[in-house]
Amino acid sequence: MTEALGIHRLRTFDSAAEAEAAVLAAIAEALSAAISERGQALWIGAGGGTPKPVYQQLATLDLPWDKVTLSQVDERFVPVDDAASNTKMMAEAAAAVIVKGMRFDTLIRDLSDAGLCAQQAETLLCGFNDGNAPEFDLTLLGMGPDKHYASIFPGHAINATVYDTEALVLPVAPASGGAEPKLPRITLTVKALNRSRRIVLYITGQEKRDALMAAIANPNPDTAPIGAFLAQCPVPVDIVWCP
Ligand SMILES: O=C1O[C@H](COP(=O)(O)O)[C@@H](O)[C@H](O)[C@H]1O
Repeated sequence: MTEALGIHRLRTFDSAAEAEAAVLAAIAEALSAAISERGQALWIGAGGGTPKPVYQQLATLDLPWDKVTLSQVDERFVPVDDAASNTKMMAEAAAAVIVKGMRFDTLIRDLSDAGLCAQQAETLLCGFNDGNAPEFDLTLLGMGPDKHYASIFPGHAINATVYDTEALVLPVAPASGGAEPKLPRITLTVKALNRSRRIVLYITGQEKRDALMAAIANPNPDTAPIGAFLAQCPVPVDIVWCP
């Protein structure tokens, strides 16, 4: 079933296997088109648990993986072998296509200072476009039940600047009082995410669907970051959901 949500669409699947197949098909289409048109493909992916099975199934796609580069939507500011690291999850889950030649670049460039790391990650991403802001052939986005996307959390000071900043990557300070995020993080900004030719938002479970619908109905950046992102996003977002 497909529902229109303004310029965006919500596709509902009965099972995770079907939803993952839909996400994989979107990845294959975006990366193939980029390779045909520009000889290479650049995409960025979410961390967390939801997209892991998608990364694990990338090797089922018949693509020239040596022409593909994957980087990240966001990252926890931890060593890349830490259990909380999105890099660790992605590198392990996508190992079969990394072996086939896909380049995987973590946003973690320097662990001494998150601000410096964000600047270095921005330089890395601009390196894919001759030093200019990159264009992503595909962004695979996720969302938390608290309505956060990338590392842009409700109630966080970053919401006051992340929609207007010219920066492409920002450090995210941990929240106080036990709120999320508990760890310092690095996140792509709205300006960076908007520079995607195609965006897939993959979410699962009734709690996240309800949170998404509430966020779309009241897209306040401070209480419902994903709603604020969708409200301003110039790219039609393909939202894939299963129970
Ligand atoms: O912290 C994060 O959470 C979100 C959602 O993760 P999930 O485990 O609920 O799928 C993820 O999109 C983001 O990249 C990650 O850093």
